[in-house]
Amino acid sequence: MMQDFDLFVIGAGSGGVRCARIAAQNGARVAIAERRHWGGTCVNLGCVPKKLMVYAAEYGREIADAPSYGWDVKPVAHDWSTLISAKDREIERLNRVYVSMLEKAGVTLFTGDASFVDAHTVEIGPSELAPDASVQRVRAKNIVIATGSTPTRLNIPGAEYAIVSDDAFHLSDRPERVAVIGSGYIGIEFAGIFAGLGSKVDLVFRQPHPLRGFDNELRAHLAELLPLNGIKAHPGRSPERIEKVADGYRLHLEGGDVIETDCVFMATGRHPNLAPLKLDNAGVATWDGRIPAKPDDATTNVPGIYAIGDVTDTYNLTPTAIAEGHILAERLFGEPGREWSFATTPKAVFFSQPLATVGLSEEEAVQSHDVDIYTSSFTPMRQTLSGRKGKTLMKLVVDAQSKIVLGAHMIGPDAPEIIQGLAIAITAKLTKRDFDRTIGLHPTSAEEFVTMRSLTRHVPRKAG
Ligand SMILES: Cc1cc2nc3c(=O)[nH]c(=O)nc-3n(C[C@H](O)[C@H](O)[C@H](O)COP(=O)(O)OP(=O)(O)OC[C@H]3O[C@@H](n4cnc5c(N)ncnc54)[C@H](O)[C@@H]3O)c2cc1C
Ligand SMILES: NC(=O)c1ccc[n+]([C@@H]2O[C@H](COP(=O)([O-])OP(=O)(O)OC[C@H]3O[C@@H](n4cnc5c(N)ncnc54)[C@H](O)[C@@H]3O)[C@@H](O)[C@H]2O)c1
Repeated sequence: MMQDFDLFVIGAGSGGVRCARIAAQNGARVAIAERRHWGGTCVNLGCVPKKLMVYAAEYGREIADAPSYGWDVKPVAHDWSTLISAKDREIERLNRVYVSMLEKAGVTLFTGDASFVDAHTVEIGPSELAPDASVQRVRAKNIVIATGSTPTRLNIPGAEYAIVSDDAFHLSDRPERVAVIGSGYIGIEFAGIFAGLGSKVDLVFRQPHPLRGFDNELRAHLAELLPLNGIKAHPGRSPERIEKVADGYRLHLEGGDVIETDCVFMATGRHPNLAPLKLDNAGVATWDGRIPAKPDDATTNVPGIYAIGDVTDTYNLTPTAIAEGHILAERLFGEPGREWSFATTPKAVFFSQPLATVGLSEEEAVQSHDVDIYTSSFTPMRQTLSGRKGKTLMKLVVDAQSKIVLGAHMIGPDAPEIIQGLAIAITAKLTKRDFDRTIGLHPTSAEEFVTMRSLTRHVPRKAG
């Protein structure tokens, strides 16, 4: 007899695990299938191992600066394999935590590749995590597609020589020279990691400034920090082909320049995992390579089938995937308990210096508001004795009429930690007056956000 569930979740990543757990805790009979790694991208090939590697890079800078504070530091070297094996042990521990969390919640676990037989039947077959698994079929009243996304490789000659972020976590040695293509989140974060650990890094991107979509002033400031971190930027350039040569690779750029390197790293976006799902068998519609479902609704065109997280290609962040899973599980099996503010989702890029942002950029805000801009740029106190270069930039975007703070942006040490706090203020629609009447915490960088009193500029709403 085929097993029958109230909810079947395909994909045990950030969104799927939360959805399964909350549904089970609300009394539903829940199963989940995972084909590759319990905990999904964030835990195995994303946020967590990335952040551990960012820490590794930051230690190098701290050791370099320590003598200015009196430390007698002997010459030090970084051992890549120690870092990778320590990171792998931590990821294995987290894998087990995810499995036990699901089991404790009473969720039935299937290891394998799941696909649709029809709108209420799923088949689970062998996968890389369970190559010898026999094929099983289960039925479910509700099915959630939480299959995440996968790195996109550019279709250029020699693309097969490039690595993507999945590979970067398991390189046997740290390449001495790395050429990163793309200056989105992953390009910037890994350029910082490799440069911080001692590699010579080239960063190739099509725009004049990195991190398209972020506040332009922040992007310009980040562009200034790249060379200070030992990263050679190639703005306004596109890759043409990759050539293998005796001592590495040549990355040919359109227009003629060539970068000699040991490793070409494509950080050129991600696309939803749809291929093996056999969505046609269930009649689930896709659009532009994704399943179009709203974050606070998750419905697809087929009743009883839902999509959450990266597979919808909306926010593509872990906390939003978790929120989407939680909202859906509560809606289907519990009491919809709380409101969620997707519009004020904070974002961070863990470069050194890290940058973080919440709410509207100046360019977004002037589409609908007259805005007042407050900025502050300064050398953080930690860098005074060391003389390390690279200023912190903080920025508030304020609605000139209501004085509501529409956006807060920062690049500098601890920016993600600081902006997470400010995200509450922005979500609560607090005004510049509320910021001004808040007493600072001294001496911190964060206090600048409540002491920016002089208007930097007024920008009228964009006509049309
Ligand atoms: C290098 C990197 C760094 C990142 N850093 C951050 C960060 O610092 N902060 C942040 O918020 N976000 C970060 N992200 C993004 C974050 O990891 C994703 O947004 C998040 O993991 C999405 O969760 P999800 O549940 O939608 O999908 P995933 O976590 O990708 O989970 C989907 C799961 O489904 C499984 N699966 C797919 N198809 C099937 C199938 N047919 N059958 C069974 N299982 C299947 C996959 O194996 C996977 O485990 C990063 C991503 C990357 C790549
Ligand atoms: N700190 C974080 O929260 C974090 C970290 C890493 C990843 N992520 C998530 O993962 C997603 C994927 O990250 P990503 O950096 O791969 O994607 P991205 O969309 O942020 O950046 C992709 C980059 O590739 C470039 N690119 C795309 N097509 C190209 C082409 N044909 N030629 C040259 N360049 C090209 C883009 O211009 C851009 O610079 C992010 O959007 C984000 O949602 C989040």
